Amino acid sequence: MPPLVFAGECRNLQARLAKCAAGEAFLLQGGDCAESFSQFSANRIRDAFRVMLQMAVVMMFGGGIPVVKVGRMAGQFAKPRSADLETIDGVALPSYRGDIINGQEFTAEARVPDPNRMVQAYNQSAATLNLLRGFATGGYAGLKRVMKWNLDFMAKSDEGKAYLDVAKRVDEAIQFMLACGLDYSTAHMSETEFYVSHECLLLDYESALTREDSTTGLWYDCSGHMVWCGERTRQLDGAHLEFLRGIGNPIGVKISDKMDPSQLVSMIGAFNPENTPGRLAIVVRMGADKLRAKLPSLVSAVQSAGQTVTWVCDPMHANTEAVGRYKTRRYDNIRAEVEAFFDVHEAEGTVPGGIHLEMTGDNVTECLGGGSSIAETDLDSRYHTHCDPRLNAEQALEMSFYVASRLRQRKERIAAESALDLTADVDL
Ligand SMILES: O=C[C@H](O)[C@H](O)COP(=O)(O)O
Ligand SMILES: C=C(OP(=O)(O)O)C(=O)O
Ligand SMILES: [Mn+2]
Repeated sequence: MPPLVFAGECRNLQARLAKCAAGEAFLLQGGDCAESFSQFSANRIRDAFRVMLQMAVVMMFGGGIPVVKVGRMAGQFAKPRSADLETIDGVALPSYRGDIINGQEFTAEARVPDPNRMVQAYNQSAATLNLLRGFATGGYAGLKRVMKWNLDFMAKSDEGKAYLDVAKRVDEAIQFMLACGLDYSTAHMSETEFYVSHECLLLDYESALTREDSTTGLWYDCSGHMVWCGERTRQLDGAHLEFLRGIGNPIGVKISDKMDPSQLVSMIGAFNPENTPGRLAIVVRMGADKLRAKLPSLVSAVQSAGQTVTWVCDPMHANTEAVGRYKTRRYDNIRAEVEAFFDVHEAEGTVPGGIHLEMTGDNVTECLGGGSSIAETDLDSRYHTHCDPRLNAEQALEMSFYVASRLRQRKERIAAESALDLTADVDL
């Protein structure tokens, strides 16, 4: 099968991620926990894309820096599980491992791994990426349409209204720039860059799509622009690290509070021996309290070792809890982890480079709280995820307003510090 992405695109993303590492851009990575065959539709892809555009506008306008958009899309099918078996009413079956491996239905037949699923996942990824490319470059994502991206069901919500306020201001700024002679036909105004990523878990699939790039002679995993190593498969002597260190794509590694500073430094050295900026994102997922306790020593060890990484916050995976038969997450805990992430980087003088969210453009009821106050009794109504609970469009947009406020604070603090430096010069 042909590759899904081209190596040059992976290098462009790596350059963008290097900007995120330096604090000159910010990564927004988001999408389903698990893409599925049954929920595959053009409208769902459009709505996920659209809410990411909205979030990016909020963060760019509020935070004043470019936002690099990377979907957990077009390949996010394989799931690592905590337990090999799932037991319901005394019946134990092999766990669901994502649509690329077996089926979610609780039957013995569905849970048998089927390699043909890899072909279906490839085809769905190709179709998804094709549509995303169309949206990104065909006019849909042009900034003139900023007012039109609000999702219908959001029109009456607080977040939807807050978005429209921002969008109006962006629109006014564009009208002003057009009056000044800005050329709307440039790619900056009429197109956007959108990349795709997924967890590099199923090595049979990933290696089948790994090809030698004829222009550089390097190997690229052409199943997506960026791939990451999960918390459960990041052993220094493991197959996943061995595979990932051989490919040229930008990569991520998830780390929980189990990671210690010297192990992190060795791992970064193994993944990125040349210390190339943008090559490696460290995706931190430990929960607000543990993050406040553990991240400072991790960040300072990496600093002392002179290693450049893009620090990314995944506020989802350490905040999962069970409510009845549902896995859920509380918006307040998610937000608290993002807050802790920004606070620690501020205290350490390091760069918060991005955020990694499980989210959807749909109006689901999977995570609790947020402005729309999803309650435990609401979980039953629209709980559609195949694996972990996602922020719905409104909760995701709400999070982007919080991130924007922190990016703005950071920018203002840096500007104030350099103004002080200037004053010091004048005094001299
Ligand atoms: O998304 C990721 C993992 O598959 C998930 O968090 C693990 O969930 P589990 O503990 O239900 O296996
Ligand atoms: C499994 C995931 O994350 P982690 O490896 O951090 O648990 C995930 O991102 O869906
Ligand atoms: Mn997940």
